Amino acid sequence: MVETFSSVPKVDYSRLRHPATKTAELSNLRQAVFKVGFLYLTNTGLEDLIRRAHEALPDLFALPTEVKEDCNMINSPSFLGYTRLGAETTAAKTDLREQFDFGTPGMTPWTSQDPFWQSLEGPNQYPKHPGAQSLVEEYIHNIDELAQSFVHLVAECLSLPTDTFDEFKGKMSRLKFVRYPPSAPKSQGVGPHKDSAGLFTFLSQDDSGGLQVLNKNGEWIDVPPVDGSLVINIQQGFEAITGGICAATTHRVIAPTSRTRYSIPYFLGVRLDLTLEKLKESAAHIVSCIPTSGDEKKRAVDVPSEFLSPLYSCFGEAHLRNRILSHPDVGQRWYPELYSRYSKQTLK
Ligand SMILES: O=C(O)CCC(=O)C(=O)O
Ligand SMILES: [Fe+2]
Repeated sequence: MVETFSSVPKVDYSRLRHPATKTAELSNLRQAVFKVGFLYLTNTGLEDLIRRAHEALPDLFALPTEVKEDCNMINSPSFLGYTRLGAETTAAKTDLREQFDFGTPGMTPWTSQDPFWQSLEGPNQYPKHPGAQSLVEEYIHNIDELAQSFVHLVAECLSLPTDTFDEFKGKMSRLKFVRYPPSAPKSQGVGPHKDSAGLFTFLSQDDSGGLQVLNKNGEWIDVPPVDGSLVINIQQGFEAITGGICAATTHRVIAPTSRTRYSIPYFLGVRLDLTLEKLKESAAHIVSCIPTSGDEKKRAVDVPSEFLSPLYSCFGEAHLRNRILSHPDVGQRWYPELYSRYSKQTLK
């Protein structure tokens, strides 16, 4: 039987920051990134902000339909804005959730001199609701600081120089406010997927449950709510950069049956202009520097990932493909030719 996991480990951020406990906690972090690809980060100092954000979500989603539709993602070639229930697809099935997507503020708009995939980075559409924009900006600012510090700690736990991954960071990260309404038993909240937009995801879930991760024996493991924690997982960008040694783990959400689930994922962006060729070079270097067993290095050779597919010129194109297929209405409106090409391709 393959070595696998049956629960998601906890890593204490305050212990990672304290000289007396740092070494022991880095070793915990290392196990989590090697063996699971998922962890709870506790004691982040963001508990109050996370609580305030969750308190704001019911009112935002209760806005009149026309107010939400005013900022529909269909207006945005950057896939930013509101997605109504039933408009999103994962693993070829409809997801039972509605959501607002936001990006790091201050992106310069796309011009015809830019590569086509650069239009993924663009301006936000905020719902007309007092406080929505300032909450999003405050949340992104603070969680991004934590995310940058976390990436440094991950480098340290892999015995790499602290700034190893800095050159891979993207300009725009993404924040989502998500609502899963009560649905029939065993409905798909979001179908099985690996996160594709970047390096790591920092998810704050409420206390409803429903999130599950797939272990290496093909069993779905619950990720039950842990008050005040963030659930962090490896995305396909980081998997590719580490040559697959730190693998992205498949996960899903089973829709709630008798209450509403709210969640707030933050997807730390990866630079879009990274080509497969350049990536192979840098990944080979990183892999050679990570002191780990031969087995882990062997596993690294052959990881199926849209970021590693020769079908796409760079991370930006791989990410654009993912957005187009997840939001087919937006994809068809802004990228009709790419939509018809990508929807015919299967990833090997
Ligand atoms: O809502 C959640 O708890 C998880 C969402 C998720 O996996 C995603 O949007 O990528
Ligand atoms: Fe996800």
